[in-house]
Amino acid sequence: MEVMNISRVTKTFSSGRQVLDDVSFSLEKGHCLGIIGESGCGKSTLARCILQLEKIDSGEISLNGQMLQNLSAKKLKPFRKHIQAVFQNPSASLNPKLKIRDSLMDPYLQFGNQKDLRHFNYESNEQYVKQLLHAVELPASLADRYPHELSGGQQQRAAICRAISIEPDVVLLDEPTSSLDVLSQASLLKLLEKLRRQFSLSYVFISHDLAAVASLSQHLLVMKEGRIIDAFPTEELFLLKRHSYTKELVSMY
Ligand SMILES: Nc1ncnc2c1ncn2[C@@H]1O[C@H](COP(=O)(O)OP(=O)(O)OP(=O)(O)O)[C@@H](O)[C@H]1O
Repeated sequence: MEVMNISRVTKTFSSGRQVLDDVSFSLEKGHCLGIIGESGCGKSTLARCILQLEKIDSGEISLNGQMLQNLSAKKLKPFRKHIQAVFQNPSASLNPKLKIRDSLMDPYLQFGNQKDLRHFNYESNEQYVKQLLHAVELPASLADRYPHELSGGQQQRAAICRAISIEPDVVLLDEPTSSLDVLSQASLLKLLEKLRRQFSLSYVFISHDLAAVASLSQHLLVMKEGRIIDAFPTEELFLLKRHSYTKELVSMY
C-alpha cells in the first residue's frame, strides 16, 4: 500500500537556483526508501518540501492520497502529525530547556489522540514516557535529564523516540547517523530497523552515506544536481546496468 507519493516536484530558490528538478517517487507502507547523493544535491531541500517547510514550484506531494502542497496552514495542521522528522543534529528536535520527558510528551500534547495509537497506549504521562523510552532502548531514568546530560547517541535515540511517539505514517530521516561515531551509528541503524519492523513504520532515509542507507532500505534512489538519476531495489545496487554515477558512489565504499 502506498503511503506517500511525490510527483514531478520542482523547486527553485529566490536566487534563481533550481534545486529540485522533476523529482518523483512513492513510498510503500512499512518500507524504507533510501535517497543517496553527495552534499549539495538537494536532499535536505527535498525533505523540507515534503515537510511543507518549503513551498514547491510545481508537482504534487500526497500523503495517504491527500494532496498537501496547496493546503492552507490551517488545513495542513491535521496532516503535520503524520510526517515526523529526525535530523542530523538531535538539538533540532530536543529543546535544551526541557527535560527528556517533556520533549517526549510534547507531540502527544500537541497532536496526540489515544485512538490514533496502535502500539503505544496512553494512560498517564509517566507510563507513556516509560513505554517510549523502552522502545528505543533507553533507561527510564533518562526521562528526568536534560539533553546535554545525554551522550550524542542517546540524544539521537531520544529524538527518534519523539518522532515515533504519536505513530506517524512517515518518518523522514535526514542524515540521522552523520553526527555519531561509527559504533553509535551501527547501533542506531539497528534500532531504526527494529522500530520499522516492530511498529510498521515507513521511512524516507536521506544521506550521503551509501552503506548506511543501503543497510536499511528496500529501495534506493540516487540524486544528482536535484534530479533522481537512478532508482532500483537495494539488492540490485551492484548490478552492471547501474548508472555510471551510482557505480562511482559504490566504488567509493
Ligand atoms: N534557502 C536557500 N536559498 C538558496 N539556496 C539554497 C537554500 N537552501 C539550500 N540552497 C542551495 O540548494 C542546494 C541544495 O542544498 P541542500 O541543503 O538541499 O543539499 P543537500 O544535498 O542536503 O546537502 P548536504 O548533504 O550538504 O546538507 C545547495 O546548493 C544550497 O546552497
